[in-house]
Amino acid sequence: MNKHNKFTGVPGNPESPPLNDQSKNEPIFGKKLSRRDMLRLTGATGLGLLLGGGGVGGIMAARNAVAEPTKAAEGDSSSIPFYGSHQAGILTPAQNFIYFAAFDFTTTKLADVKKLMQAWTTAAAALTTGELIGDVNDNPNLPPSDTGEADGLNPARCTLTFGVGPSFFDERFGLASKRPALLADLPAFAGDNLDPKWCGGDICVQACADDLQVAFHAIRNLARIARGTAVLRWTQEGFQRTGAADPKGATPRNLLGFKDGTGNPDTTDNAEMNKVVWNSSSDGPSWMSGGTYMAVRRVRLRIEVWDRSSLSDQEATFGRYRHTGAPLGAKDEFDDLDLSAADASGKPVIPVNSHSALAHGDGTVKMLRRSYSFSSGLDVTTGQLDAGLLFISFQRDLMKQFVAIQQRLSKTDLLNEYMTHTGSAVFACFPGVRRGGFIGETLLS
Ligand SMILES: C=CC1=C(C)c2cc3[nH]c(cc4nc(cc5[nH]c(cc1n2)c(C)c5CCC(=O)O)C(CCC(=O)O)=C4C)c(C)c3C=C
Ligand SMILES: [Fe+2]
Repeated sequence: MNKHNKFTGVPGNPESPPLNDQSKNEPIFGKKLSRRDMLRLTGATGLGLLLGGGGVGGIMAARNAVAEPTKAAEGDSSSIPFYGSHQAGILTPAQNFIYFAAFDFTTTKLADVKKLMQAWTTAAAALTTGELIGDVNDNPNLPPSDTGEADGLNPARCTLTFGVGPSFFDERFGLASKRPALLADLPAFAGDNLDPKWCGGDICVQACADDLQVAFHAIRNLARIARGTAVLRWTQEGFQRTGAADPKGATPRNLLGFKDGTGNPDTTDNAEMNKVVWNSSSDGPSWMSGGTYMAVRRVRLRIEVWDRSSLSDQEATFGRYRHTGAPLGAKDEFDDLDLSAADASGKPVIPVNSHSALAHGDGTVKMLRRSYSFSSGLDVTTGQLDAGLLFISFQRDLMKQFVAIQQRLSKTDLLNEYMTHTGSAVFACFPGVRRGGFIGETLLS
């Protein structure tokens, strides 16, 4: 698309990199305002603020607030709206790729955090519409504001989803009283083998797109903008089959060869989403109303062991047929799981310790899963692939939903023989961003 978002801002953080032109207080910035620029500024912030407020401060405030994608970009079918009452990337049909990133703040000033969120908002609005970020991309004397690898690419349905972890509410920012009771580190589960290098984080960005380069570009540029305020703590990229390989968009298969996502609740059913995913004001702090809690588990799969087990053992492990994805004893992928069905000898058709049976339970506790496979090279200590599932789920209540199900699974799931949880994190994903507002506004202002 190769459009410049002239007013994308970066934090007014003195330690920020050169793309952070704002810190130099250059006129907007080194350029004369065009009539269109002027209209965009006044449209979003009011001419009074811009002219009456005067000075660079006023313009900078306006600059951060004008994260308006162009109309052309908004109409692009490969662009998912960034603004809305809920964040994108949660109910959005899963894109082909994920680049997940957890960051830690290096600042202890809440004002810096707020500035970063404002700058990330401006950048995210550009990144999800396929625009170059920043307005300094063609000055030969400066490093370009945008790193450039997505120049000319369409937005590829890029979504950026932001959430804060329990550690964000420690003593650093004076926000302890705002920590939702529902946001706490997960308890230890049987069989956990967590490595701190894939755990936790003050804030996460889930970048999903139909092109990995677009998702990578987003995280790279957000990390660059954050310099001096926050640093990357861990990342994980992941994939599903692409739309090109599967134009009909069937349920994707995980690395064990099984359809994964069949039992998800219907994301087009608003009542169901309000029940399963979205927080309401009665759930906790009002700043989380319209938000949701994310559980992330990096699960290594022992694919070499799996590949040596028989098809019937594999199907018993999941309680579903590999080819069709149907529950054992049923025909179609979306047939109900009948956990009471028994064979002639009285044995349950779907083993009680199968993954589906345990995860389903009595069917009253649900979650929205949005997981991706990963393959991260070789484990040199064993010569086996470090591959698995970046499990991601969204739910209204981590304890009642994720923890309740994972506690059941961790004890007796037949799948445990083939997997190890190696990373873990939870995040409170903010409600959606309003036009003219910023990510996390309900918490930070
Ligand atoms: C705590 C929650 C869950 C973890 C962790 C988890 C890991 C995990 N799952 C698969 C593969 C499949 N899971 C399936 C169903 C399923 N899994 C969970 C929860 C967790 N899974 C739920 C709630 C459900 C749905 C149950 C239901 O009500 O039907 C399936 C079957 C097909 C489907 O419904 O998606 C597969 C396959 C892996 C490989 C994995 C860890 C690596
Ligand atoms: Fe599962």
